[in-house]
Amino acid sequence: MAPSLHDDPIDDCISAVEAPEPPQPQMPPIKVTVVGSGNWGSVAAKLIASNTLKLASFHDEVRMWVFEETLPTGEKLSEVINKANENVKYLPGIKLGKNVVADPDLENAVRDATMLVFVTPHQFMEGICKRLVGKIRSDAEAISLIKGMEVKRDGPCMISSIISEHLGINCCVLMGANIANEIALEQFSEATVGYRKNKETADKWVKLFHTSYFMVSSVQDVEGVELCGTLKNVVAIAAGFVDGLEMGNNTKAAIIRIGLREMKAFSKLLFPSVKDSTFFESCGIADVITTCLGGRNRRCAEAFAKNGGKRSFDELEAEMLQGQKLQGVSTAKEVHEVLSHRGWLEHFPLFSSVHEICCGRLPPTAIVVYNEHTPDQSRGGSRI
Ligand SMILES: NC(=O)c1ccc[n+]([C@@H]2O[C@H](COP(=O)([O-])OP(=O)(O)OC[C@H]3O[C@@H](n4cnc5c(N)ncnc54)[C@H](O)[C@@H]3O)[C@@H](O)[C@H]2O)c1
Ligand SMILES: O=P(O)(O)OC[C@H](O)CO
Repeated sequence: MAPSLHDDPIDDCISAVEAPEPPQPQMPPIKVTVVGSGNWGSVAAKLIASNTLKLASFHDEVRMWVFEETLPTGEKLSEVINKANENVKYLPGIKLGKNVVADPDLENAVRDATMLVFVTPHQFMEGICKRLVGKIRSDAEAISLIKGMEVKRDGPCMISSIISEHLGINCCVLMGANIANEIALEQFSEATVGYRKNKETADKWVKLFHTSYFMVSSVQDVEGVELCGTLKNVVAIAAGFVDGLEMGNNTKAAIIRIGLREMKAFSKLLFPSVKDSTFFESCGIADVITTCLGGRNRRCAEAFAKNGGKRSFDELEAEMLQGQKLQGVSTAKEVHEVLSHRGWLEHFPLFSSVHEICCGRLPPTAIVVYNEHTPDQSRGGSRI
């Protein structure tokens, strides 16, 4: 049993219970499908599959939809996953559990599921949702593990809302300090489920994900949790620039602090219901820290700054991530669109300069601007 690191008595989180559940003979076992099979998608399937074997209320088998591709060997990725019980491209060296079944047919993968776990890079979700209209069970529930958002003509749209609106189902979110490769090795970490109204549904998701090394709690704040997961990727890009420029730990800590402050301000401006306490959950401060230390966004941004911005993020992503996808660069663009449309740019200098640097309008050094006379410095102005 992992130590309880979650000891705040006044917030509305719950700690998941690991005790075996009582038998529930009347109900047919719940079928779970994971929509996505990248780096985190594969780890999510592994976590879930270890629990469905133990919990009587769930069907053992976990379907995992695979965006099919042909490997250099000429074999289909989904076939190799089913043969080797391993996602050789996106999570090599890790057994997923024999009850994980890779399925390249999206419709078939979701047909019988009443719990749908969405975990693809965010730019693909709207297309996937459109394909799923009318193809899922009407009593299905969803959860999004996707860190990102879309910007529409009417304003920003969170991925959980895209899922809910297209499919007409409730959608919770799960975010946290969760570098997939570390969880794949069963190193202890925490995560936060965000739910809207129904705590019973949140409890079901907690039960599905929680293991001795993956400690899940829940908060009634979907937007807060999802915006934390989304916006921290922009802060990670800033931290990568600082690393690429070899500016040191104090500067990186300043970026983390300023970034967290802009995350909170942006979230509350968009959704006044967002709770301060959410920023102290795993989805908040903990995710900002881990992503600024060890994430893919940080790594690619470091390389970008080291090259003086001369190699594009697309080029670096393709070379360094081998098919995995960055979310921070497009999120910075989406956030910038919201800020400029609403006239908020000057209040979010870190977010806006990340975008300007990513698209080459500013040099990487612009991530810190020294200004002795910044009037609101004592209140935490975002320029250093
Ligand atoms: N990897 C992590 O450590 C991690 C941790 C927590 C959250 N997340 C978040 O989870 C989400 C998914 O990340 P990931 O790491 O599983 O993916 P990934 O970065 O490994 O992306 C690769 C996946 O995208 C798929 N893909 C490529 N083109 C596609 C298309 N046209 N349509 C549909 N799918 C396509 C690939 O088949 C592969 O499954 C992201 O929002 C990410 O921010 C990732
Ligand atoms: O590798 P990144 O930068 O996509 O971040 C991974 C996770 O979101 C960290 O929680």
